[in-house]
Amino acid sequence: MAESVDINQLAVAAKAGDADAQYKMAAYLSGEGQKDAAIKMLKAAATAGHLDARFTLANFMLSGHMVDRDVSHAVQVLAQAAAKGHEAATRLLAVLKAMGHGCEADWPAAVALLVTGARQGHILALAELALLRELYGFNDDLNTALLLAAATRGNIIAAMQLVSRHLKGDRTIEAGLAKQWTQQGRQLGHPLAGNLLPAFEAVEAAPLPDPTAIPDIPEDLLSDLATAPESLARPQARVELDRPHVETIEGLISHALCEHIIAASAPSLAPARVVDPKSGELRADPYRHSYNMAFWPADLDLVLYAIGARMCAAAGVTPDHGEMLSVLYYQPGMYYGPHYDCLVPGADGQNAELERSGQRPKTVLIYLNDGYEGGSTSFVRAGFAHKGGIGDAIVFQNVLADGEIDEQSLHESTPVTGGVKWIASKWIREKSYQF
Ligand SMILES: O=C(O)CCC(=O)C(=O)O
Ligand SMILES: [Fe+2]
Repeated sequence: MAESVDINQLAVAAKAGDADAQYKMAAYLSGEGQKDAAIKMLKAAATAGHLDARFTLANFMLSGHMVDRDVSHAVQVLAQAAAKGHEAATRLLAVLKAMGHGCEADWPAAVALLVTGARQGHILALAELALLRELYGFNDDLNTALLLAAATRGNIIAAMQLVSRHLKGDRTIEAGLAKQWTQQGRQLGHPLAGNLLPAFEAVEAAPLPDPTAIPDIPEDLLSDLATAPESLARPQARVELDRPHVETIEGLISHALCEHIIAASAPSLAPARVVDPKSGELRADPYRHSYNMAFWPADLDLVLYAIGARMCAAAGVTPDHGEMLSVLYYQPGMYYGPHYDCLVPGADGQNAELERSGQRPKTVLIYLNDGYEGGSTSFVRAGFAHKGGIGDAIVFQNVLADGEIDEQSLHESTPVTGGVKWIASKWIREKSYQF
Protein backbone atom coordinates (compact mmCIF):
# COMPACT_ATOMS: atom_id res chain seq x y z
CA MET A 1 0.00 0.00 0.00
CA ALA A 2 1.35 3.39 -1.03
CA GLU A 3 0.37 4.96 2.27
CA SER A 4 2.20 2.46 4.45
CA VAL A 5 5.32 2.83 2.29
CA ASP A 6 5.07 6.60 2.83
CA ILE A 7 4.66 6.14 6.54
CA ASN A 8 7.63 3.77 6.70
CA GLN A 9 9.76 6.26 4.78
CA LEU A 10 8.55 9.02 7.08
CA ALA A 11 9.40 6.99 10.16
CA VAL A 12 12.92 6.34 8.86
CA ALA A 13 13.44 10.03 8.04
CA ALA A 14 12.01 11.07 11.42
CA LYS A 15 14.34 8.70 13.22
CA ALA A 16 17.28 10.11 11.25
CA GLY A 17 16.40 13.55 12.66
CA ASP A 18 14.50 15.12 9.75
CA ALA A 19 12.35 17.73 11.55
CA ASP A 20 9.72 17.96 8.84
CA ALA A 21 9.33 14.16 8.85
CA GLN A 22 9.04 14.28 12.66
CA TYR A 23 6.30 16.91 12.41
CA LYS A 24 4.34 14.87 9.86
CA MET A 25 4.93 11.69 11.85
CA ALA A 26 3.53 13.41 14.94
CA ALA A 27 0.30 14.19 13.05
CA TYR A 28 0.10 10.60 11.82
CA LEU A 29 0.67 9.12 15.29
CA SER A 30 -1.87 11.47 16.81
CA GLY A 31 -4.42 10.33 14.22
CA GLU A 32 -3.64 6.72 15.22
CA GLY A 33 -4.36 7.58 18.87
CA GLN A 34 -0.70 7.18 19.91
CA LYS A 35 -0.63 10.32 22.00
CA ASP A 36 2.67 9.87 23.84
CA ALA A 37 4.61 8.92 20.73
CA ALA A 38 2.99 11.82 18.85
CA ILE A 39 3.99 14.37 21.46
CA LYS A 40 7.53 13.00 21.60
CA MET A 41 7.82 13.46 17.82
CA LEU A 42 6.29 16.92 17.94
CA LYS A 43 8.69 18.02 20.67
CA ALA A 44 11.65 16.61 18.72
CA ALA A 45 10.58 18.60 15.64
CA ALA A 46 10.03 21.76 17.71
CA THR A 47 13.44 21.41 19.39
CA ALA A 48 15.03 21.02 15.96
CA GLY A 49 13.54 24.40 15.07
CA HIS A 50 10.53 23.34 12.94
CA LEU A 51 8.29 26.40 13.07
CA ASP A 52 4.90 24.73 12.44
CA ALA A 53 5.81 22.19 15.13
CA ARG A 54 6.55 25.03 17.56
CA PHE A 55 3.25 26.70 16.71
CA THR A 56 1.30 23.45 17.14
CA LEU A 57 3.05 22.63 20.42
CA ALA A 58 2.37 26.14 21.74
CA ASN A 59 -1.32 25.76 20.90
CA PHE A 60 -1.43 22.46 22.80
CA MET A 61 0.28 24.06 25.81
CA LEU A 62 -2.19 26.92 25.67
CA SER A 63 -5.27 24.72 25.75
CA GLY A 64 -3.96 21.72 27.68
CA HIS A 65 -4.79 19.45 24.72
CA MET A 66 -2.34 16.50 24.49
CA VAL A 67 0.11 18.10 27.00
CA ASP A 68 -0.10 19.79 30.39
CA ARG A 69 -1.39 23.33 30.16
CA ASP A 70 1.53 25.76 30.43
CA VAL A 71 0.62 29.19 29.12
CA SER A 72 3.88 30.99 29.84
CA HIS A 73 5.87 28.22 28.13
CA ALA A 74 3.46 28.50 25.18
CA VAL A 75 4.30 32.22 24.94
CA GLN A 76 8.04 31.45 24.88
CA VAL A 77 7.65 28.87 22.14
CA LEU A 78 5.46 31.22 20.09
CA ALA A 79 8.04 33.99 20.50
CA GLN A 80 10.72 31.70 19.06
CA ALA A 81 8.56 30.91 16.03
CA ALA A 82 7.48 34.55 15.63
CA ALA A 83 11.11 35.71 15.69
CA LYS A 84 11.65 33.55 12.60
CA GLY A 85 8.66 35.14 10.83
CA HIS A 86 6.03 32.41 11.40
CA GLU A 87 2.75 34.06 10.45
CA ALA A 88 0.27 32.33 12.76
CA ALA A 89 2.70 32.41 15.71
CA THR A 90 3.23 36.16 15.29
CA ARG A 91 -0.54 36.70 15.21
CA LEU A 92 -1.29 34.59 18.27
CA LEU A 93 1.62 36.05 20.22
CA ALA A 94 0.23 39.54 19.57
CA VAL A 95 -3.11 38.54 21.11
CA LEU A 96 -1.48 36.95 24.17
CA LYS A 97 0.71 40.04 24.72
CA ALA A 98 -2.38 42.25 24.51
CA MET A 99 -4.23 40.01 26.98
CA GLY A 100 -1.29 39.53 29.30
CA HIS A 101 -2.00 35.80 29.09
CA GLY A 102 1.16 33.90 30.04
CA CYS A 103 3.16 37.13 30.01
CA GLU A 104 2.97 40.78 31.08
CA ALA A 105 0.25 42.69 29.22
CA ASP A 106 2.05 44.91 26.70
CA TRP A 107 -0.24 46.60 24.18
CA PRO A 108 2.51 48.47 22.27
CA ALA A 109 4.43 45.19 21.86
CA ALA A 110 1.25 43.53 20.55
CA VAL A 111 0.78 46.31 18.00
CA ALA A 112 4.45 46.10 17.00
CA LEU A 113 3.96 42.39 16.22
CA LEU A 114 0.94 43.19 14.07
CA VAL A 115 2.90 45.83 12.18
CA THR A 116 5.86 43.47 11.73
CA GLY A 117 3.48 40.88 10.30
CA ALA A 118 1.93 43.40 7.92
CA ARG A 119 5.37 44.56 6.75
CA GLN A 120 6.27 40.93 6.05
CA GLY A 121 3.16 40.63 3.91
CA HIS A 122 1.23 38.39 6.32
CA ILE A 123 -2.24 38.45 4.81
CA LEU A 124 -4.33 38.55 7.98
CA ALA A 125 -2.03 41.14 9.55
CA LEU A 126 -2.54 43.45 6.55
CA ALA A 127 -6.33 43.28 6.97
CA GLU A 128 -6.25 43.47 10.76
CA LEU A 129 -3.94 46.48 10.80
CA ALA A 130 -6.44 48.34 8.59
CA LEU A 131 -9.32 47.45 10.92
CA LEU A 132 -7.38 48.29 14.07
CA ARG A 133 -6.49 51.69 12.62
CA GLU A 134 -10.17 52.21 11.89
CA LEU A 135 -10.99 51.43 15.53
CA TYR A 136 -8.45 54.10 16.50
CA GLY A 137 -10.22 56.62 14.29
CA PHE A 138 -7.87 56.52 11.29
CA ASN A 139 -9.80 56.21 8.04
CA ASP A 140 -7.37 56.97 5.28
CA ASP A 141 -5.68 55.77 2.10
CA LEU A 142 -3.28 53.56 4.06
CA ASN A 143 -6.22 51.52 5.37
CA THR A 144 -7.58 51.15 1.86
CA ALA A 145 -4.16 50.08 0.60
CA LEU A 146 -3.80 47.53 3.44
CA LEU A 147 -7.23 46.03 2.74
CA LEU A 148 -6.51 45.92 -0.97
CA ALA A 149 -3.18 44.20 -0.38
CA ALA A 150 -4.89 41.58 1.84
CA ALA A 151 -7.81 41.11 -0.56
CA THR A 152 -5.67 40.67 -3.66
CA ARG A 153 -3.67 38.07 -1.76
CA GLY A 154 -6.90 36.11 -1.28
CA ASN A 155 -8.24 37.29 2.08
CA ILE A 156 -12.01 37.17 1.78
CA ILE A 157 -12.70 39.23 4.92
CA ALA A 158 -10.71 42.15 3.49
CA ALA A 159 -12.27 41.63 0.05
CA MET A 160 -15.78 41.79 1.52
CA GLN A 161 -14.83 44.91 3.51
CA LEU A 162 -13.99 46.58 0.19
CA VAL A 163 -17.23 45.28 -1.37
CA SER A 164 -19.17 46.73 1.53
CA ARG A 165 -17.40 50.09 1.07
CA HIS A 166 -18.19 49.95 -2.66
CA LEU A 167 -21.88 49.60 -1.84
CA LYS A 168 -21.60 52.75 0.29
CA GLY A 169 -20.21 54.70 -2.69
CA ASP A 170 -16.44 54.15 -2.27
CA ARG A 171 -14.90 53.43 -5.68
CA THR A 172 -11.62 51.76 -4.67
CA ILE A 173 -12.78 48.68 -6.52
CA GLU A 174 -15.15 48.69 -9.49
CA ALA A 175 -18.47 46.85 -9.65
CA GLY A 176 -17.21 43.87 -11.66
CA LEU A 177 -14.60 43.08 -9.06
CA ALA A 178 -17.10 43.66 -6.28
CA LYS A 179 -19.32 41.05 -7.89
CA GLN A 180 -16.47 38.62 -8.33
CA TRP A 181 -15.36 38.91 -4.72
CA THR A 182 -18.96 38.60 -3.54
CA GLN A 183 -19.35 35.39 -5.52
CA GLN A 184 -16.14 34.07 -3.96
CA GLY A 185 -17.39 35.15 -0.56
CA ARG A 186 -20.56 33.21 -1.10
CA GLN A 187 -18.66 30.08 -2.12
CA LEU A 188 -16.46 30.39 0.96
CA GLY A 189 -19.49 30.88 3.22
CA HIS A 190 -18.89 34.53 4.13
CA PRO A 191 -22.10 35.34 6.03
CA LEU A 192 -22.73 38.70 4.36
CA ALA A 193 -21.93 37.71 0.77
CA GLY A 194 -25.20 35.97 -0.07
CA ASN A 195 -27.31 38.99 0.80
CA LEU A 196 -25.15 41.32 -1.26
CA LEU A 197 -25.01 39.34 -4.48
CA PRO A 198 -28.24 40.75 -6.00
CA ALA A 199 -26.66 44.22 -5.91
CA PHE A 200 -24.22 43.11 -8.63
CA GLU A 201 -26.39 40.73 -10.64
CA ALA A 202 -26.31 42.77 -13.85
CA VAL A 203 -22.60 43.56 -13.68
CA GLU A 204 -19.87 41.93 -15.78
CA ALA A 205 -17.20 40.22 -13.71
CA ALA A 206 -13.72 41.73 -14.02
CA PRO A 207 -10.39 39.92 -13.81
CA LEU A 208 -8.58 40.06 -10.47
CA PRO A 209 -6.01 42.86 -10.24
CA ASP A 210 -2.37 41.85 -9.84
CA PRO A 211 -1.41 41.62 -6.19
CA THR A 212 -0.42 45.15 -5.33
CA ALA A 213 2.82 45.81 -3.48
CA ILE A 214 2.73 45.91 0.31
CA PRO A 215 1.90 49.49 1.25
CA ASP A 216 4.54 51.58 2.95
CA ILE A 217 3.84 51.42 6.68
CA PRO A 218 5.38 54.51 8.31
CA GLU A 219 7.18 54.30 11.68
CA ASP A 220 4.89 56.82 13.40
CA LEU A 221 1.97 54.47 12.85
CA LEU A 222 3.08 52.66 16.01
CA SER A 223 2.65 55.75 18.15
CA ASP A 224 -0.81 56.33 16.62
CA LEU A 225 -1.86 52.98 18.08
CA ALA A 226 0.12 53.11 21.33
CA THR A 227 -2.82 53.88 23.64
CA ALA A 228 -4.42 50.72 25.04
CA PRO A 229 -7.85 50.24 23.42
CA GLU A 230 -9.68 50.40 26.78
CA SER A 231 -8.35 53.95 27.26
CA LEU A 232 -9.67 55.35 23.98
CA ALA A 233 -12.42 57.98 24.14
CA ARG A 234 -15.93 56.58 23.79
CA PRO A 235 -19.26 58.06 22.78
CA GLN A 236 -21.39 59.22 25.71
CA ALA A 237 -23.55 56.60 27.44
CA ARG A 238 -27.23 57.30 28.03
CA VAL A 239 -29.04 55.97 31.09
CA GLU A 240 -32.23 54.26 29.88
CA LEU A 241 -33.48 52.69 33.10
CA ASP A 242 -32.66 52.63 36.81
CA ARG A 243 -33.77 49.10 37.60
CA PRO A 244 -32.20 47.16 36.25
CA HIS A 245 -29.58 49.76 35.51
CA VAL A 246 -29.46 49.97 31.69
CA GLU A 247 -27.29 52.26 29.58
CA THR A 248 -26.98 52.52 25.83
CA ILE A 249 -24.03 53.80 23.80
CA GLU A 250 -24.54 54.77 20.18
CA GLY A 251 -21.73 53.82 17.81
CA LEU A 252 -19.37 52.07 20.24
CA ILE A 253 -17.79 50.48 17.17
CA SER A 254 -18.05 51.16 13.42
CA HIS A 255 -20.03 49.19 10.82
CA ALA A 256 -16.83 47.75 9.34
CA LEU A 257 -15.83 46.35 12.75
CA CYS A 258 -19.29 44.79 13.16
CA GLU A 259 -18.82 43.13 9.76
CA HIS A 260 -15.45 41.86 10.92
CA ILE A 261 -16.97 40.25 14.03
CA ILE A 262 -19.69 38.63 11.90
CA ALA A 263 -17.20 37.30 9.35
CA ALA A 264 -14.74 36.05 11.98
CA SER A 265 -17.39 34.28 14.06
CA ALA A 266 -19.39 32.64 11.26
CA PRO A 267 -17.20 29.56 10.69
CA SER A 268 -17.51 28.56 14.38
CA LEU A 269 -21.22 29.14 14.94
CA ALA A 270 -23.11 26.13 16.25
CA PRO A 271 -26.57 25.65 17.69
CA ALA A 272 -26.57 26.62 21.38
CA ARG A 273 -26.30 23.53 23.57
CA VAL A 274 -26.35 22.70 27.26
CA VAL A 275 -25.02 19.72 29.18
CA ASP A 276 -27.86 17.44 30.21
CA PRO A 277 -27.44 17.10 34.00
CA LYS A 278 -28.68 13.47 33.94
CA SER A 279 -26.82 11.99 30.99
CA GLY A 280 -23.91 14.45 30.92
CA GLU A 281 -24.40 14.75 27.16
CA LEU A 282 -24.84 17.87 25.09
CA ARG A 283 -28.38 18.54 23.98
CA ALA A 284 -30.31 21.44 22.47
CA ASP A 285 -30.76 24.27 24.95
CA PRO A 286 -34.48 24.80 25.55
CA TYR A 287 -33.94 28.45 26.55
CA ARG A 288 -31.44 29.45 24.02
CA HIS A 289 -32.63 28.87 20.51
CA SER A 290 -29.86 30.56 18.55
CA TYR A 291 -26.47 29.85 17.05
CA ASN A 292 -23.53 30.97 19.15
CA MET A 293 -19.77 30.82 19.52
CA ALA A 294 -17.07 32.25 21.79
CA PHE A 295 -13.63 33.48 20.74
CA TRP A 296 -10.98 31.75 22.86
CA PRO A 297 -7.50 33.31 22.83
CA ALA A 298 -6.35 31.12 19.94
CA ASP A 299 -9.36 32.31 17.87
CA LEU A 300 -8.85 36.00 18.54
CA ASP A 301 -7.10 38.65 16.54
CA LEU A 302 -5.90 42.00 17.82
CA VAL A 303 -8.95 43.79 16.39
CA LEU A 304 -11.38 41.48 18.19
CA TYR A 305 -9.33 41.80 21.37
CA ALA A 306 -9.50 45.60 21.11
CA ILE A 307 -13.27 45.48 20.59
CA GLY A 308 -13.59 43.31 23.70
CA ALA A 309 -11.42 45.77 25.65
CA ARG A 310 -13.69 48.59 24.51
CA MET A 311 -16.75 46.64 25.70
CA CYS A 312 -15.12 46.15 29.11
CA ALA A 313 -14.34 49.86 29.29
CA ALA A 314 -17.99 50.61 28.55
CA ALA A 315 -18.81 48.53 31.64
CA GLY A 316 -16.18 50.41 33.68
CA VAL A 317 -13.74 47.50 34.09
CA THR A 318 -10.31 46.54 32.76
CA PRO A 319 -10.21 43.98 29.90
CA ASP A 320 -9.21 41.08 32.15
CA HIS A 321 -12.66 41.21 33.80
CA GLY A 322 -14.39 40.26 30.55
CA GLU A 323 -15.29 36.69 29.68
CA MET A 324 -14.64 35.57 26.10
CA LEU A 325 -16.24 37.66 23.40
CA SER A 326 -19.27 35.70 22.13
CA VAL A 327 -21.46 36.03 19.08
CA LEU A 328 -25.12 35.05 18.83
CA TYR A 329 -26.90 34.59 15.52
CA TYR A 330 -30.68 34.23 15.29
CA GLN A 331 -32.61 33.08 12.23
CA PRO A 332 -36.38 33.63 11.95
CA GLY A 333 -38.13 31.88 14.83
CA MET A 334 -35.02 31.83 17.02
CA TYR A 335 -34.90 33.51 20.42
CA TYR A 336 -33.12 33.50 23.80
CA GLY A 337 -35.73 32.85 26.48
CA PRO A 338 -35.99 34.86 29.71
CA HIS A 339 -32.83 34.39 31.81
CA TYR A 340 -30.44 36.01 34.24
CA ASP A 341 -26.85 36.48 33.15
CA CYS A 342 -25.58 36.40 36.73
CA LEU A 343 -24.46 33.16 38.32
CA VAL A 344 -26.76 31.48 40.79
CA PRO A 345 -25.05 30.19 43.96
CA GLY A 346 -25.83 26.50 44.44
CA ALA A 347 -26.69 25.82 40.78
CA ASP A 348 -24.57 23.04 39.26
CA GLY A 349 -20.99 24.06 38.61
CA GLN A 350 -21.66 27.70 39.46
CA ASN A 351 -20.22 27.73 42.99
CA ALA A 352 -16.76 26.90 41.66
CA GLU A 353 -17.17 29.55 38.97
CA LEU A 354 -18.26 32.12 41.57
CA GLU A 355 -15.24 31.23 43.66
CA ARG A 356 -12.86 31.59 40.72
CA SER A 357 -13.90 34.86 39.07
CA GLY A 358 -16.76 36.16 41.19
CA GLN A 359 -20.23 37.21 40.10
CA ARG A 360 -21.24 38.42 36.62
CA PRO A 361 -22.42 41.89 37.61
CA LYS A 362 -22.76 43.34 34.12
CA THR A 363 -23.41 42.42 30.51
CA VAL A 364 -22.36 44.34 27.41
CA LEU A 365 -23.99 43.65 24.05
CA ILE A 366 -23.26 45.18 20.64
CA TYR A 367 -25.86 45.01 17.87
CA LEU A 368 -23.97 43.95 14.75
CA ASN A 369 -26.59 44.35 12.04
CA ASP A 370 -30.03 45.81 11.40
CA GLY A 371 -32.93 45.22 9.04
CA TYR A 372 -34.48 42.28 10.95
CA GLU A 373 -37.89 42.12 12.55
CA GLY A 374 -38.44 41.10 16.17
CA GLY A 375 -35.33 40.22 18.14
CA SER A 376 -35.32 42.99 20.73
CA THR A 377 -33.45 42.71 24.00
CA SER A 378 -36.35 42.82 26.42
CA PHE A 379 -36.34 43.12 30.22
CA VAL A 380 -39.48 41.15 30.87
CA ARG A 381 -40.18 42.32 34.45
CA ALA A 382 -39.03 45.90 34.00
CA GLY A 383 -41.11 46.28 30.83
CA PHE A 384 -38.27 47.77 28.80
CA ALA A 385 -37.23 46.58 25.33
CA HIS A 386 -34.39 47.83 23.19
CA LYS A 387 -32.97 47.24 19.74
CA GLY A 388 -29.83 49.16 18.83
CA GLY A 389 -28.53 50.14 15.42
CA ILE A 390 -25.32 48.72 13.90
CA GLY A 391 -22.41 49.17 16.32
CA ASP A 392 -24.58 50.42 19.20
CA ALA A 393 -24.08 48.90 22.64
CA ILE A 394 -26.31 48.20 25.60
CA VAL A 395 -24.78 47.77 29.05
CA PHE A 396 -26.89 46.43 31.91
CA GLN A 397 -26.43 45.51 35.52
CA ASN A 398 -27.42 42.03 36.68
CA VAL A 399 -26.97 42.60 40.41
CA LEU A 400 -28.02 45.19 42.97
CA ALA A 401 -25.62 47.45 44.86
CA ASP A 402 -25.27 44.77 47.59
CA GLY A 403 -24.28 42.14 45.02
CA GLU A 404 -27.56 40.22 45.19
CA ILE A 405 -29.22 39.18 41.92
CA ASP A 406 -31.47 41.95 40.59
CA GLU A 407 -34.66 40.12 39.68
CA GLN A 408 -35.50 43.03 37.42
CA SER A 409 -32.55 42.01 35.22
CA LEU A 410 -34.47 39.00 33.86
CA HIS A 411 -34.22 39.48 30.10
CA GLU A 412 -34.69 37.75 26.77
CA SER A 413 -34.14 38.15 23.07
CA THR A 414 -37.65 38.08 21.61
CA PRO A 415 -38.07 35.83 18.55
CA VAL A 416 -36.72 37.12 15.27
CA THR A 417 -39.67 37.16 12.87
CA GLY A 418 -37.93 38.31 9.70
CA GLY A 419 -34.31 38.51 8.53
CA VAL A 420 -31.44 37.51 10.81
CA LYS A 421 -30.00 39.07 13.97
CA TRP A 422 -26.30 39.15 14.90
CA ILE A 423 -25.17 40.31 18.33
CA ALA A 424 -21.84 40.32 20.18
CA SER A 425 -21.94 39.67 23.90
CA LYS A 426 -19.50 40.05 26.76
CA TRP A 427 -20.26 38.98 30.29
CA ILE A 428 -18.32 40.95 32.88
CA ARG A 429 -16.90 39.32 36.00
CA GLU A 430 -16.35 40.78 39.44
CA LYS A 431 -12.71 39.61 39.52
CA SER A 432 -10.17 39.03 36.79
CA TYR A 433 -11.59 36.22 34.63
CA GLN A 434 -9.82 32.90 35.18
CA PHE A 435 -10.31 30.39 32.38
O1 LIG B 1 -29.64 38.74 21.94
C1 LIG B 1 -29.97 39.49 22.86
O2 LIG B 1 -30.56 40.56 22.64
C2 LIG B 1 -29.72 39.08 24.28
C3 LIG B 1 -28.45 38.29 24.46
C4 LIG B 1 -28.23 37.92 25.89
O3 LIG B 1 -29.09 38.01 26.70
C5 LIG B 1 -26.91 37.44 26.36
O4 LIG B 1 -25.98 37.28 25.54
O5 LIG B 1 -26.77 37.20 27.57
FE1 LIG C 1 -28.41 37.51 28.70
